[in-house]
Amino acid sequence: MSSSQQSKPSPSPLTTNEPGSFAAFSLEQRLPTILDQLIQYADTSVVHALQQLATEMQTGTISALPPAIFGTLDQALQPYIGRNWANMPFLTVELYFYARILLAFGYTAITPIDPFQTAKEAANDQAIAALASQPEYCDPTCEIDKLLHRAVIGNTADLSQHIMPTHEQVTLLIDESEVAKKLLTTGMQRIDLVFDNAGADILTDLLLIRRISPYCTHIVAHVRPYPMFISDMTLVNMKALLEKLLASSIPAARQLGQDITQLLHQNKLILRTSPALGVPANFYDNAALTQAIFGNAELVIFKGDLNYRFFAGDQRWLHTTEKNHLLQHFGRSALCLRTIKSEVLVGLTSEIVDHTRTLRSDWLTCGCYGIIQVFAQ
Ligand SMILES: O=P(O)(O)OC[C@H]1O[C@](O)(CO)[C@@H](O)[C@@H]1O
Repeated sequence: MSSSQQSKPSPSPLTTNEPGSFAAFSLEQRLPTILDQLIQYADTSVVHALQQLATEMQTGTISALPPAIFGTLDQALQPYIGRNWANMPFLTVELYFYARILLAFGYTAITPIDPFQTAKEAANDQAIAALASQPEYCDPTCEIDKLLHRAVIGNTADLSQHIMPTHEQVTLLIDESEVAKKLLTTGMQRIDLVFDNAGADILTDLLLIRRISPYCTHIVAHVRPYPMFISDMTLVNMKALLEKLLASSIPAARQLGQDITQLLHQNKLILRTSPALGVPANFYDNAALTQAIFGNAELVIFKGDLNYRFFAGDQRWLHTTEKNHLLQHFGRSALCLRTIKSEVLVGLTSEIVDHTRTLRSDWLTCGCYGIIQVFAQ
């Protein structure tokens, strides 16, 4: 990493007041569409609160969240109270949006209502059924690099998307799967994996966890502390998924459920809910937060787009930023498996950026491009 990069200030955050940005598009179109879909099926008691939120998003301002229900999200929001939605950091306003949806449904720490549970369970059912036709990936000896590629394809399963590419449409812009395979099999004490979506996403992650488990002492897998971004897995969703796998009539699904359950019983796999994954934190330059969440893990696998934004900071990086700039305070290696759905991306060559941009102007948000990217200590 050049000395000039060490001294450079962090890039500005993605915000909703950048005309033509994905953040602005999300506020104007994507998030209202998600609200409309919820309003269609919500009980009358909830519809009014959702409609009020829809109006607020367009003409209103940010209001305070109740304390402690969403970790420290209410504190993170403090500086923005009274601001227009169209003048907010992107990640902060998205997390606020989903917290407000949960409040509209009556979510509290005691009544953790998940308005997205039905959608996630349907996605899990569909992905479990699909295992019957994926014997190569369900083979416990499947090549690790094959599972890494499959994991990126699994990440297209994000229900918050305005478009969802088919897996044939995904092209890898960065494929460091060989480097990743060496890293995963060096015999680490602890590897962490931050889960993302239900459906094909989580199943490809469980297949990968089973495959790498013999090479490390512990795997700590993190789920979201509360429902968000429609598809994101919580502990409740994970427990329901494991029960479905164990009860499945599909031998490969049942075997996966048994193997994961055994890893949990042996304490080789630990499931954890991390409050930091529900606030607009970034890990790359917050050593204290990273240490608090990932402890002595030698490697953290960030799955999906949102987790990339948590790792790299929801900032307008030059896409040619030397990637190991993100390791200055991270204190361990990272492996990012993602289909790209937002404008946060580092470590590309200018040739790849220029070429891909000519192929699709929306290359950063269409979900048709993926990365297997290693940030090695
Ligand atoms: O499920 P994933 O891969 O984290 O994608 C979620 C991402 O998609 C978006 O909802 C749209 O780009 C982002 O706001 C969010 O980071």
